[in-house]
Amino acid sequence: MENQQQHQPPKKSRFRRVCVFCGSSPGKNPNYQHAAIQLGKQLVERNIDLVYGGGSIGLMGLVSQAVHDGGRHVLGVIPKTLMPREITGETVGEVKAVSGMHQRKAEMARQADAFIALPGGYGTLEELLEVITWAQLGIHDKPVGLLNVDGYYNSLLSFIDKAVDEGFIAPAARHIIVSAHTAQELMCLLEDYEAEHSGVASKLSWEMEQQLGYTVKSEISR
Ligand SMILES: C/C(=C\CNc1ncnc2c1ncn2[C@@H]1O[C@H](COP(=O)(O)O)[C@@H](O)[C@H]1O)CO
Repeated sequence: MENQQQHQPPKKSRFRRVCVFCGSSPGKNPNYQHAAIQLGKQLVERNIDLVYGGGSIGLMGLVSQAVHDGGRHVLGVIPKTLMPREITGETVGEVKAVSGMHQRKAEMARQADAFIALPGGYGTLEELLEVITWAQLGIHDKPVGLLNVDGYYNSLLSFIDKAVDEGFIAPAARHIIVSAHTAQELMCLLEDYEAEHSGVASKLSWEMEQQLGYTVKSEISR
């Protein structure tokens, strides 16, 4: 059975590279670690490369190792300040050094065709909410998936539903987040996802914001 699965042709995907946000810690529930490995294997099975925050710590290390072991390309984007191995550990595959946390998020977003969040803490939430906000504004129309392992994100999803009920999030923008309990189910949903929201900012203004961000940074540092 194992061998039969190994010889199955890879599933075709619309994505070339997916960005994964996830805990720099492994979490207490072993199912979080299992899900990180399963997600890595799903990417491999679909011939998808990975971009992530770099390093080998926590769930970040597990998903990147699984993708690397499966023979797909792994790109870790690391701010120079987090480069020392004692902070983030060894990165498998390619490492891209950037000047800061903002540049890291912009670079990960630029490199990816879709985003997936596994369980994580503040860093993961911040990255997830930013790409959702960018989707809401129409800065990108890349799918955003939430791997809701053992209901880890139930309270976040309830909060978002409340924000819709209370008139702070448009019902159309609620559909930006695609959630599922398993990596396989999530990948299937993301493959079928079509952006429904109507953005207010164009991709052109996003490119300009990117350029402005770098210009402002270099002027500040002078
Ligand atoms: C502060 C801690 C560890 C710092 N090490 C990190 N190394 C690489 N990437 C990181 C690190 N911390 C945050 N990130 C990014 O945010 C996400 C993980 O953050 P979380 O708070 O653990 O959810 C991840 O996607 C990275 O891009 C000690 O924890």
